Amino acid sequence: MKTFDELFAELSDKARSRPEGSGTVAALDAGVHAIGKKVVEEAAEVWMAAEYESEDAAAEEISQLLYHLQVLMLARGLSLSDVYRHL
Ligand SMILES: N=c1c2ncn([C@@H]3O[C@H](COP(=O)(O)OP(=O)(O)OP(=O)(O)O)[C@@H](O)[C@H]3O)c2ncn1[C@@H]1O[C@H](COP(=O)(O)O)[C@@H](O)[C@H]1O
Repeated sequence: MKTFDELFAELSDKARSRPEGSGTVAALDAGVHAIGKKVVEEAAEVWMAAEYESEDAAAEEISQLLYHLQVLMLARGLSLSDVYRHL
């Protein structure tokens, strides 16, 4: 189990070190347009799961949306504090 901040630190490190086989590196290479489409797809899956599926299924979809949002942040060079200052 990891927190939002811990995942962001892990993904930031992967973006820097570019390890072989990383889905995050592949997503970053695909670019903002492709990542944005994934965010929209995952958001729709969150909506459907929240409305029609179990709590655990909804939680899993939410975790995937959070992951893809973090990848989008990295692709745009945004830090956690860039986002947190708006909360
Ligand atoms: N938390 C996640 C995570 N959540 C979601 N995903 C990605 O989102 C996809 C889930 O999408 P769907 O369920 O919609 O499945 P799908 O549409 O078939 O997905 P794809 O066809 O796009 O692969 C997964 O296949 C992963 O590619 C994640 N990929 C990675 N992480 C974590 O990120 C870290 C770095 O991962 P790597 O960069 O792959 O090493 C690790 O700690 C991972 O656990």
